[in-house]
Amino acid sequence: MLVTSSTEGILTPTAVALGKFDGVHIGHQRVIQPILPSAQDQERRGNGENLAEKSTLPTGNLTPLESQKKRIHSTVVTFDPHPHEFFTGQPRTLLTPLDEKVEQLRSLGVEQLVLLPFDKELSALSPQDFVAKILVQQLQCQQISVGEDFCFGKKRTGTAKDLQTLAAKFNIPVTIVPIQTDIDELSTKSSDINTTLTENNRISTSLIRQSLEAGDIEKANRLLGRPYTLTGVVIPGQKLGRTIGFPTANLQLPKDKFLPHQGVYAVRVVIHSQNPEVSANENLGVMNIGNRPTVNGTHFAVEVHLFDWPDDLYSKELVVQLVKFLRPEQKFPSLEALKTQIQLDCTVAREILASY
Ligand SMILES: Cc1cc2nc3c(=O)[nH]c(=O)nc-3n(C[C@H](O)[C@H](O)[C@H](O)COP(=O)(O)O)c2cc1C
Ligand SMILES: Nc1ncnc2c1ncn2[C@@H]1O[C@H](COP(=O)(O)OP(=O)(O)O)[C@@H](O)[C@H]1O
Repeated sequence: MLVTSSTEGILTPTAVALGKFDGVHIGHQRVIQPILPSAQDQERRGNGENLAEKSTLPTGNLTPLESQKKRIHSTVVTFDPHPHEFFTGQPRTLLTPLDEKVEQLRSLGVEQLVLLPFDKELSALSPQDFVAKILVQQLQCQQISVGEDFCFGKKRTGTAKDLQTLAAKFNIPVTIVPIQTDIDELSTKSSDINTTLTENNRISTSLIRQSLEAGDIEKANRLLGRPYTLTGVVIPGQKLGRTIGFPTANLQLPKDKFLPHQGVYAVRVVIHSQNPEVSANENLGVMNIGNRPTVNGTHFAVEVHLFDWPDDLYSKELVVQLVKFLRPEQKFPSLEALKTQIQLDCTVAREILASY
């Protein structure tokens, strides 16, 4: 997937999904879906167009270069830094830091990610100029998809409907995807129609952050449409874990990664092999996020103990999928007491993981 922060050198023409997409959750996935090559083809077939003339796939009569030129490239357009960070000056943690976002978008079938540098100039563009200069001139946009609550242009004055009106002047169709709600949440609450579209059940990045902060991993995972993951390289720790029979792989995470509630989790772990011939394998384990007060830990650590893993893990990349929050971190009176508790954590985690 092409990732660029410049509108020069991008593949055009484009079908664009616009938004911040932190988390790439199931609501985001619905917004992205209409611009994917498969959906574009379906749309054209529905309109009775001859796909050989304007296909997203290379066609027989054209040279590869010509067909590359003709294709409409599925493109996610987002802002970097996050507009919130630009306006407040406060660095913001993310559900999906850049590498993870790229991986998620790639797996959905998106061809390129354009990171518009969110600066004074961009934030001062009127909705009209944003459409004319960025979408039409630079991206040669042929189709747009946004969520119902999308706002754009100076002081966020442009709405999704405004985008539809402005883009229509250039014959660009805009799909406005309705706000998705968490069905499971709704089914457990009142059926009163007025309660259906509250902040509590609207699928959003903030709702996922709140769920992770509260230790409600099942809900966060449901809203994401996949498990929340922590991806990092294994770095050395204090080398105490092995002395109590629970060696732990200490993870170095991107510094802008959003962390869930401190404490102990049941996890699934994918270990990436450096050898491309060997496929990644999945392991089960327990994870602790915290300051390790029992051993007078001096810094915050994210560490994973894998069941049945005998080898060294230093320098390997682990993708840790959160399955369930087990308990908060505690200060134990001795290493022996901590060891007994970790044994219990492992038993509980094994049972939980076997049933998921
Ligand atoms: C499942 C699990 C639960 C843990 N729970 C706690 C805890 O409640 N309190 C605490 O101080 N440390 C806890 N720890 C962290 C241990 O103190 C830590 O793994 C140990 O000191 C080894 O650290 P090292 O890898 O830096 O050598 C936990 C670790 C694991 C793997
Ligand atoms: N089952 C296991 N789970 C996690 N790490 C393991 C396991 N078995 C061996 N290791 C290795 O041992 C190291 C952890 O041992 P530990 O004594 O906790 O040292 P450190 O403080 O450096 O993390 C890991 O980084 C990894 O290389």
